Amino acid sequence: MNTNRTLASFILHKALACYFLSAVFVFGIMLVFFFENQKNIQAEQAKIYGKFVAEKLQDVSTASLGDLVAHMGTLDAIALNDEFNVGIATKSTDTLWFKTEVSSADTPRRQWSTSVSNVQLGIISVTTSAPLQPIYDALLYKAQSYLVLLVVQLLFLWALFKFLVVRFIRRAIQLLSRDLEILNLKNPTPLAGDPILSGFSEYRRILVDINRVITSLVVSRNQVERMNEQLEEKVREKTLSLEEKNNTLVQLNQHLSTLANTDSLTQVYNRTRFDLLFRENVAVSQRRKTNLSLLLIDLDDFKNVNDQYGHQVGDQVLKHVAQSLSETLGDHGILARWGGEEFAVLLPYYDEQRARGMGEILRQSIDTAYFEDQQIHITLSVGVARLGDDETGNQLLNRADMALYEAKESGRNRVIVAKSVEQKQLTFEALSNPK
Ligand SMILES: Nc1nc2c(ncn2[C@@H]2O[C@H](COP(=O)(O)OP(=O)(O)OP(=O)(O)O)[C@@H](O)[C@H]2O)c(=O)[nH]1
Repeated sequence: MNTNRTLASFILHKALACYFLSAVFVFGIMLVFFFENQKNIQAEQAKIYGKFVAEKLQDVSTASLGDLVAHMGTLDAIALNDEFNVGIATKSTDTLWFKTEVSSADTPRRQWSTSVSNVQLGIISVTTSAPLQPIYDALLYKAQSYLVLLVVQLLFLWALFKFLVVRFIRRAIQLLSRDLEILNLKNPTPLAGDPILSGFSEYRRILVDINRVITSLVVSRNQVERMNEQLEEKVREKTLSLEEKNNTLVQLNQHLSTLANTDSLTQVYNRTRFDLLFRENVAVSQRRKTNLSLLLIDLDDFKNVNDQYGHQVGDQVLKHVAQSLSETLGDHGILARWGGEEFAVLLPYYDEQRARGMGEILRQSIDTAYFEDQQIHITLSVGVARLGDDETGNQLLNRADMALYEAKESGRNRVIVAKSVEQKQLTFEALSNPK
């Protein structure tokens, strides 16, 4: 189907074709009537003419055909009127035809004649017939003129139709399509339609249908919006509940992580966490060639506290000592419970000198404090060691432990710095090579 074809031009062509066919049909019928009418008229005239000829021949006394023929020649009226075929016969002769198209011996060619009339007067019989050719000629002329008229009519109708109807239909469709184009799909409102076109039922019906679609569109959109809002509300609720669950999970996770990394009694890092931090710090220090010192702290004669005040009081003392150490240390180092009544402090970027200073500060902070209603006095022994070049974490721990041992051995409540790896080396060499 040709997509450029418009509805208006389609209607125009169909209408003209219908008009053409119906006009041809009506004209055909008219021609038939005309033909029949002409034939009747001619037959009537032929009959009258036959009578006229017969009356003229009535006076002729002779009965021979030859005489009649001779007499016929004298009849001007017959000779002049060549519209009809005239045949004369007596009882004893054949019909003699007075027309060039009909031979004297022939009977009239009925198929080409309208009708044959016979007039019998005495022994003479006059036969007349009218040829159809003039009617056919008139018919042809009529058909040709009518055809020309029809073509002119069609052209005129085409122009008129195009000007009035096609323009009108096109306008109606253009108005509808313009209304639909400017239709706000987000907030569609029913089309008002063209006031003139609204007088036509088809236009009104289309308008009603379109407006029904628009109304259902609005209803559907409202439903979708409502569903969206409900969905969003549900998603919001779900998100909130998920967020709440997530927060709970995060808190639980934090709690678990705290539990996993914190000593339950003293609330400082436990041994597991310290081991990890210790390994990390040793690795960083070795890689960056930076200082790292370790303090091992042991509460002096703690057994006496337990023995004297009971294990529970011992626990409280341990707790308070840890809190006090943590506050004093601040963010200068990492404090952990090493085990039992022992603590470890990791001091990144601290050399022996500064580490000893920090050990001393911590020792004094406990030495000057009294716990459990000012009754219990506690002292600390501290072993200090700095990570030497190419020294492992275990070696550092051993040296710090040895320093702590030395602090205990030499009277407790003191800070002892372990010999550096280099010093130990020198000592070892001196012992191996005595002078
Ligand atoms: N209350 C309590 N006591 C603990 C805890 N862990 C270890 N202890 C006690 O700490 C004491 C350690 O005793 P020792 O190893 O003899 O050392 P000390 O008495 O501190 O003596 P020195 O370390 O030589 O100065 C023991 O009595 C342990 O029961 C604990 O978590 N709570």
